[in-house]
Amino acid sequence: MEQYILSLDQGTSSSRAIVFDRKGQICSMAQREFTQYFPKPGWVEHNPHEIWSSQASVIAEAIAAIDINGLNIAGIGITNQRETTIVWDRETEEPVYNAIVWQDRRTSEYCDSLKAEGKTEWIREKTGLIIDAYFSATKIKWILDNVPGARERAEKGKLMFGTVDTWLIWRLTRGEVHVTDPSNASRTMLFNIRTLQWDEELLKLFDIPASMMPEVRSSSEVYGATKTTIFAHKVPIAGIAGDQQAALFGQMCVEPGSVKNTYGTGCFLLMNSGEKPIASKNNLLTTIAWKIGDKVNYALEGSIFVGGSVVQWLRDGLGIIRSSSEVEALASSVPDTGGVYFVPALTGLAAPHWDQYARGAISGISRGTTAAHIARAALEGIAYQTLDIVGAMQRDAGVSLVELKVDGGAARNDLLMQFQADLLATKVIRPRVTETTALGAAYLAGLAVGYWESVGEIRKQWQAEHIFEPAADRTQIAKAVAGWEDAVRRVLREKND
Ligand SMILES: Nc1ncnc2c1ncn2[C@@H]1O[C@H](COP(=O)(O)OP(=O)(O)O)[C@@H](O)[C@H]1O
Ligand SMILES: O=P(O)(O)OC[C@H](O)CO
Repeated sequence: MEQYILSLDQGTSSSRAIVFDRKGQICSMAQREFTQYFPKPGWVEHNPHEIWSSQASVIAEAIAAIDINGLNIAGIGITNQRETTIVWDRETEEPVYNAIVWQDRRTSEYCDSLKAEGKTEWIREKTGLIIDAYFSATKIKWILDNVPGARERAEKGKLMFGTVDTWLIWRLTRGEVHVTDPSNASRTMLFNIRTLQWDEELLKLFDIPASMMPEVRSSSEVYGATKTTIFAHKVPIAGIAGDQQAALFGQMCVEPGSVKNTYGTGCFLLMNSGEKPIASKNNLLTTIAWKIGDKVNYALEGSIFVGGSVVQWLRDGLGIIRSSSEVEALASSVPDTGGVYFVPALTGLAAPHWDQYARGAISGISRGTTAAHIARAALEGIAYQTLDIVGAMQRDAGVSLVELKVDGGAARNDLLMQFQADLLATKVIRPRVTETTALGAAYLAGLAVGYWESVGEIRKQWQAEHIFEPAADRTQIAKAVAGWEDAVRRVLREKND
């Protein structure tokens, strides 16, 4: 009987299920968007039941599409939007509040107070993270402090916490398995990336009972078997990784120094830093890439909050395109931006500035400016932000970028990819399989159940689809970059106040 690996990719805007074969090729795929809730400015929530039901329905669709069942699935890999926080009742399985999404800024002021108390270096040393509302810890605290009765129930051991991986596995196993992996744990601001345990001092600081926390297992092992009715047979759940780390694995960036950038809703550039964490001096995050067996692999990460979502804003906010894919033709209809810069700080600026209160700006507008110039400046803004991250990473790691592997929805945009190569003066390489996030989780699961023997075996599967070579004049690029730096300076609130 033919065997496959099923990968579940639970992203910020959609849930995907992809069936891979032994060659790492996509055999079937189903995707479903779900509702985004914005109850107040800066707040972003998802309904945990909808996360589960959208995921469950795409699983059923993907396996039905190629007429297979649970017996054909050797293992399931899970990858997910990271940091997003769910708290639920141990007995009833009912979430006590909506999922608070990574983009949610409601705890910004509390984060300011932690910085004012001088906690920045202490937290960075333990977790590799910079104090920001982005991470799970302040979101869990907010739920316990604001949902009536939640803190009392948590203290009695009645509530559980999970990032989205943990929630999906809890649902898939019908409440039997409460686990996560170090790549997800390292995004909570509660996990000590050196001792590889939940940190008691951090749990105390954020007032979070240890009984809520999932067990942290490796990224590639059998955690349990499915008990849902989606599969008539039990299927082992065998791999977990946060989506950006899964993409690093799916791109086969397994050697120290290898780098990928994922252009999705946000952009996340990760460099494999091997078995030792590199402490960033340039405001990048130190994070865990994965743990396989007892070996932990670390990464340096530059997180950009607004990437492809600036294109969604051109569509939904400005109405100058009807679909994201139209942006390329519009931007290509002009030879350059005509001096326009678009700093897409729509939800603050993350690395390397970490300014929670910065907001977006379009500058350099003249009488001749058209929608096409703005569209082109929006795409270029994504690439300039990536340039800033690469600069910080090169200074941290003391090495120059040799090539950049890319993936994610906006990496389909050739104009953006060519501009990225021109800006970085380095090759930008797009792989044949661009669903690298799902592929990474499939690989982690497949390695655990012996579907693939070794990393060496799967490495051979990676193939380039297109290589963008840098071609632009360096003097012109230097001038353009100086203009970008000036535009960024104008939106930084902390420096302007
Ligand atoms: N041709 C394109 N050019 C630029 N951006 C695009 C293009 N196609 C899709 N996008 C953007 O890519 C994002 C979706 O990418 P995806 O990797 O599916 O994201 P996520 O995993 O965050 O849900 C959207 O923000 C969309 O606007
Ligand atoms: O859902 P994505 O692909 O936008 O990824 C979100 C990141 O994991 C947030 O840290």
